[in-house]
Amino acid sequence: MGTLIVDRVGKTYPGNKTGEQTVALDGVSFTVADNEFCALLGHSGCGKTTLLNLIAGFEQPGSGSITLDGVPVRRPGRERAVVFQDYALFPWLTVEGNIRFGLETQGRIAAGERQRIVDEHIRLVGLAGFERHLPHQLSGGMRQRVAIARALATDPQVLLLDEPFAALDAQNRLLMQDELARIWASETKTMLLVTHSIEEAIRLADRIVVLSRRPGRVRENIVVDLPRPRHEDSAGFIALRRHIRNLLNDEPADQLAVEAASVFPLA
Ligand SMILES: Nc1ncnc2c1ncn2[C@@H]1O[C@H](COP(=O)(O)OP(=O)(O)OP(=O)(O)O)[C@@H](O)[C@H]1O
Repeated sequence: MGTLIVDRVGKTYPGNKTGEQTVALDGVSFTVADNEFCALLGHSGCGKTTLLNLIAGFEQPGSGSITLDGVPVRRPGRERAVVFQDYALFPWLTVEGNIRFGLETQGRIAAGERQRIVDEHIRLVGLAGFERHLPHQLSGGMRQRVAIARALATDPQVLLLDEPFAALDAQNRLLMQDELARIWASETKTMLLVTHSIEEAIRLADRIVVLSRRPGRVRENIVVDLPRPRHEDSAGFIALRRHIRNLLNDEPADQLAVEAASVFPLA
């Protein structure tokens, strides 16, 4: 099981000595069904990572609640695994060692079974033959495969992915999106992907939650019923991309101007 309910979640960060508070999220509600692939989409700074951190249990919401199968999320837990943009691999551990690490922290799996799980996940992400490689001997896409395998090896109910392919070049990004689609189909996990790529969201997700600019609010909760695999030149893909672009561009520009002015203040 892995039904995630985000209910009227708000998050405000306190200001520093001179600055104002930052209202990152305001009244965000949506549900991700068991085994559903949901993408969280929005402009930079709209609160996507904040929301993912709350769901991961790294931080607490200021208001509202988050539950997984009815149980409130209050802290990190093994039923929710996170894949970060920068891979977060241990540089001194091999591919095998990195994947095994998460399992070792669980402590209750016999050594033989642990090795079987590691081998299975190395195969799942297409890294057979690279077991003894260290992270610096791998490409960015391969490192992200290790991070995905490490997260899945602990058999979480929900996989949370924070812009996992942002550091990859366009071609590798497409390749890894196909890989993730394949893995999701074979593993049937609930997945929540943070992205600012409209195309990535449409290619992968059953549901796209589009957030407004800060403070992040749900602009639209879109069910994507296009057949898979999804091709960018299909009429349905093009129409949905146009719709989401309009949604994102339709937002008041004054907020953008305020943000720009804070970064590039006028003399
Ligand atoms: N720990 C923090 N303390 C103070 N402000 C924060 C903190 N974390 C995030 N923020 C602010 O909250 C807002 C939302 O940030 P967040 O990183 O969630 O956005 P995002 O949509 O993930 O952006 P990006 O796509 O650029 O990664 C931003 O204005 C950010 O500066």
